[in-house]
Amino acid sequence: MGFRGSTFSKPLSWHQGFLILQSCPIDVISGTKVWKRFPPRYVIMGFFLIVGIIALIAVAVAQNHHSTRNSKYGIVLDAGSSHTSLYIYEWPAEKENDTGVVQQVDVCDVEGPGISTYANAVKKAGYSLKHCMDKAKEKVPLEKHQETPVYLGATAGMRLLRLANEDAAKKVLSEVDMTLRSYPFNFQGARILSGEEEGAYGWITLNYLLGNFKQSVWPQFMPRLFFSTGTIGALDLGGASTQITFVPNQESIESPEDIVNFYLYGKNYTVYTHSFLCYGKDQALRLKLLQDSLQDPLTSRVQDPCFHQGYERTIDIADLQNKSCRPPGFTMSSYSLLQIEGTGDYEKCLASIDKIFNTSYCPYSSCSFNGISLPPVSGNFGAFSAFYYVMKFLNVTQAPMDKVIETVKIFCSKTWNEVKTEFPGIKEKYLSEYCFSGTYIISLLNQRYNFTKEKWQNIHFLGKIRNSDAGWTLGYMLNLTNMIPAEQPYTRPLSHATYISLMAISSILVISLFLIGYVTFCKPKCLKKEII
Ligand SMILES: Nc1ccn([C@@H]2O[C@H](COP(=O)(O)OP(=O)(O)OP(=O)(O)O)[C@@H](O)[C@H]2O)c(=O)n1
Ligand SMILES: [Ca+2]
Repeated sequence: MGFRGSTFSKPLSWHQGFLILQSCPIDVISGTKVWKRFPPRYVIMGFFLIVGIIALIAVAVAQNHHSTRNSKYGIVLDAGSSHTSLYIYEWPAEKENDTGVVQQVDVCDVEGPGISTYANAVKKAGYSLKHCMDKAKEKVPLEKHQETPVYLGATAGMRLLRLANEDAAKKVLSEVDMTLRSYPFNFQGARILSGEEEGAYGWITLNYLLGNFKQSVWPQFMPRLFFSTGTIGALDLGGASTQITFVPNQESIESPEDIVNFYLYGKNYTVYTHSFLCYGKDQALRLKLLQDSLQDPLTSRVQDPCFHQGYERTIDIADLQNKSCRPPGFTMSSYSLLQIEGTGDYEKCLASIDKIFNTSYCPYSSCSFNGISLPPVSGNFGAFSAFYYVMKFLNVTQAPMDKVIETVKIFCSKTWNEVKTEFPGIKEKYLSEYCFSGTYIISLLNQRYNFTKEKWQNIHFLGKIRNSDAGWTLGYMLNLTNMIPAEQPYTRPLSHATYISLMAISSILVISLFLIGYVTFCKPKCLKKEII
């Protein structure tokens, strides 16, 4: 390949060579073919741009290449009244103080009922957890087993057992403890959470996953209206208890026992939380049935508007008369079996549910029920567990309150045969109770918590947030592993990858602009013969 248009008779300095390369048109001859003439300055700029783009891609690939990240794992077992679930969480070790980095990577639902039902067969309580723990051994890399913490938190089912028979509760927990200790993980204990803890940790989980704790650096430069640094309230409906947790927009919470203070990521949160034991949906149904059976203590047959027309159920009264959950004015009945006949009537069901709440007194400026203070609900709420299961089944998770009421009304009015035909795949235990559960949720949220039609629109019924289940377990683990720092950890405004890429792009731009400027403003003539 040779150059034509200028011939060299003596060696050129690099400066002359550069001037020639960039401005004098050159015929590039390759073999006999003369390529199109064009100013080489475009060749130079094109060259730099291509190099720059390749550099960018290389940086992006290098930056985002997932080396075998140094991951950490955590395991939490949620021992609820109706079931136990095992959650496995994972996070990148180098980022553990950032918010939102912990992800749920697996969940295992334990076969059978909650551990509190094993009061008379405590060995089974521990044994029931083996299958999910064996699965966890496979899921967590072998070399991480030793360092992976395992926590078991028991909720309302065990609270009720402890109230009824403290010794049995201790035995169940010690069996569970022994089983979990036998695994190669870093076992951190099995304990019964208080209702307030259950509510507070559920609130932490929601706001952690939504990134609401991150005081982003940008708001300091941007007007607040672009960035809400508020938090979302948490509504949890279990089988034996229900929790409501939120930051009220009024300063004073009137009941000190319902206040939890958090100092997270450099910000103080004064949170209201209350847990209503016996008002999870299973126990609330029991309260209602007991209440109904008191109408006529001698008769053992009741017509129940919360069950579908044609539905019948026989209940052992001894089972209902669980010492811990009893309606106001309870008296023992003279018969042992209660026969229920469904009549399927929403309005009457709502009225019968009303009776399990005592709204006759309130020693505060505003109460939910049973004399419990409740500040006016405000802002957004995440409603999960049975709130979500029931509303999802009824297909009203996004519906306005009127539509929810209308849907429950229609569903309750269906006969039991129609319902079984329409939903063949749903467990009859769950299916038979959705009319009650839907009515109960409306009663609890609208009439007890005073979520008006407008405020109802701020309730988000959700099962997961970014693939992690909504619930107390993540918040519990974050707290016990100190992954929520009190102070806001320093975070660069830009991620490392963004920073490197921006640097690369700006350097390429600067070089290109320099070249274009140089070529444009100090345009050398074509070198005359005499220079060469
Ligand atoms: N897909 C599901 C799962 C559960 N449930 C019902 O929802 C209620 C609450 O379930 P859960 O949140 O698991 O309650 P627990 O955690 O077991 O109860 P608690 O928190 O009170 O200990 C129970 O009546 C359960 O039968 C349901 O209707 N549909
Ligand atoms: Ca629960």
